Amino acid sequence: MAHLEMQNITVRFGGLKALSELSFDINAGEIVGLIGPNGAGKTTVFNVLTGVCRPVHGDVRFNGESILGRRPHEIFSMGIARTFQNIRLFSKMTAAENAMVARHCRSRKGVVGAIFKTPSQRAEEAAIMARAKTALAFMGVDKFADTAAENLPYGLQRRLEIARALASDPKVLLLDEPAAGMNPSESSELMKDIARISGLGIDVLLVEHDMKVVMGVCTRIVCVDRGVKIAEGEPEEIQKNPRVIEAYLGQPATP
Ligand SMILES: Nc1ncnc2c1ncn2[C@@H]1O[C@H](COP(=O)(O)OP(=O)(O)OP(=O)(O)O)[C@@H](O)[C@H]1O
Repeated sequence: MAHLEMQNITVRFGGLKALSELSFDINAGEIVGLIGPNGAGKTTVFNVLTGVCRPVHGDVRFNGESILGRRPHEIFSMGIARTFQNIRLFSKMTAAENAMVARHCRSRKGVVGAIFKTPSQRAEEAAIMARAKTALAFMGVDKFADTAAENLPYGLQRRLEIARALASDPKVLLLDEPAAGMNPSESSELMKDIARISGLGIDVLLVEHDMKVVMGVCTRIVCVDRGVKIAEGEPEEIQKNPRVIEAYLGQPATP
């Protein structure tokens, strides 16, 4: 059974069909790339999968269960985490605090425990801190644990965003243009990181304009154009698919 399924999803913004009957799956152990020209609907797919955007038609299933209509925080708690095209860290908070916020979604203590700091509350805080630090270490930003996010260089902020998502122990990680603004050595590190994340047993959906990253790390690629799936397959097939080339170049692949 597919881990995460988009089934015939249609999203409208007024007169515009941002997604049109779009279907694709993410199976356990996969790194799926979602590509397409600007405005193709890639971010809208993320917004549907995370409960931010409600489709007018279709279903989203996670482990066989429909998650349509669930609130974003519920979906996050179920194990679907994301990063954003434009970094969305809590800029004044430290790297560790940013990662701890994500981990709090798994907190079992209620308001009373939080106010009175019961021993079990303190123990849970320590566990949250420990998990946050492990996630920071995994992404190589643990030595900046006490640095405010806004004081980190851009490339490290991107890594911290991924660390924060990982701290929630996701089953599926949605990465929205993680290589944007990275230099070639940072993006090549990122490719290794994505493979390591997959090695943790986390399925990955990657939206990325840097084709070297997409082709280098994805096991399967879905290409959308104007909200419609135009191709799906392994990187080698996608690279030579005429419809994909046409969508990117805006002209037929053959003269
Ligand atoms: N909230 C919204 N209201 C109206 N139109 C929207 C909204 N969000 C997206 N759109 C439109 O839906 C279409 C798909 O947008 P989306 O951001 O999903 O594309 P994208 O593939 O992520 O593009 P990019 O690569 O430029 O980030 C675009 O035409 C966009 O202008």
